[in-house]
Amino acid sequence: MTQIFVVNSGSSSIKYQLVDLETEEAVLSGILERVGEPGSGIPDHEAGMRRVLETLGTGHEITAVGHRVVHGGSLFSAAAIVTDEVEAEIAELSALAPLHNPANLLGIRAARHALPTVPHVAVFDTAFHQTLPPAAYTYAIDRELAERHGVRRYGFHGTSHKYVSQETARFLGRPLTDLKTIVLHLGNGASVSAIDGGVSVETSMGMTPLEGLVMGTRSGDIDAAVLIHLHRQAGLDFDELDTMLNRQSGLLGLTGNGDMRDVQEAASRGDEVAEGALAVYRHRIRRYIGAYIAHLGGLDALVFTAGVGENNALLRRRTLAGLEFLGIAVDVDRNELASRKARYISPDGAPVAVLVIPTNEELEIARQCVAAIA
Ligand SMILES: Nc1ncnc2c1ncn2[C@@H]1O[C@H](COP(=O)(O)OP(=O)(O)O)[C@@H](O)[C@H]1O
Ligand SMILES: CC(=O)OP(=O)(O)O
Ligand SMILES: [Mg+2]
Repeated sequence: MTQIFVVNSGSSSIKYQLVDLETEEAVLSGILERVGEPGSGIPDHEAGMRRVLETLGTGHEITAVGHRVVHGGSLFSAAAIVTDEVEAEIAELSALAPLHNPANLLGIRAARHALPTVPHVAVFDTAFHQTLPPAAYTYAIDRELAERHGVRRYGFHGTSHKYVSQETARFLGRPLTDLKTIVLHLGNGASVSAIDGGVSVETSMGMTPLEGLVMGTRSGDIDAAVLIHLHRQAGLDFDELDTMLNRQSGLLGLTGNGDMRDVQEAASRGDEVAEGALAVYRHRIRRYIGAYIAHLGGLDALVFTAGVGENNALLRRRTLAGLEFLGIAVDVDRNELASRKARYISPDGAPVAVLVIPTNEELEIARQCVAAIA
């Protein structure tokens, strides 16, 4: 029996799942929220991890622990067994992902301390995108300065993009190596990737998970000179700009609410501010679809996944409206069908298979974890 304990330590939460790889089902799962907040009873990640392991109990045989790590820089193109050296490298990459890596690292340290006899594996969001060609990952700034400071595009949500592109091939019954696919991972964080024959060739997030699509609280693409302007004209310092772009922008900045369900509901009631925000959200996605079809030189499958992508049928339909000339069409009834399973939303015989495929980052982490320790 192979059971992998999967841990996703966020800045304020710890999500966990015990995945049985024979059935590919979660034996148990849970989430600890408000870690580190006063009054929550969970002062830090060490304490949080102790709580998680108490919940897990001693009745389970754990083969290994898989940890989600957001930033692996250029060092990691695959999952890695955690050693003190790997921990040090993750710590070094914290400068590139200050919101994510420190929390990931705290989770790893606490779990290694509590479960010292099993292997721990770091599974990186960036790994799947290490195949991006230089033309896609290079920012057009001073080359030496960029190299010295690790400034390039890395891409994120790779675990999800990889899993969903594999599931796409399985669902279509076609070899992954034959498929040109665009995956729209629309969650709280959101990114899109172009996958050619199973290989990530372009993705919308950059050096950090800020670039690209409009997200719950992140702006996505913005003219970098806006920051300079706001620094000079509005007196915002860099910490304030960081907070604004990462935590107070996106749907939250545009409407006062960062949760897609609420924004969609308001728009459906006729709220023009909410509808305007959704128009920006859809417009940005369409820009990437067009660009990525050009990069791929064609398209076999367009796939929606994650919280918004899996659940918001109206947004899917309106985002793709008018793209029939590209072979992209939505069947209204199929699109409306609420289901937890992979499914077509395009009509039979359409040139592009438009699909909804639920992501499962925990299962993919468990699989990569097993591959790493094999
Ligand atoms: N039924 C739904 N309809 C519309 N949006 C939904 C629905 N369920 C979840 N969402 C949206 O999905 C987003 C969260 O996606 P999720 O993939 O869970 O994000 P994360 O993993 O980044 O926390 C939120 O904006 C939420 O409103
Ligand atoms: C990398 C990233 O944006 O992750 P999340 O969507 O979990 O915030
Ligand atoms: Mg997510």
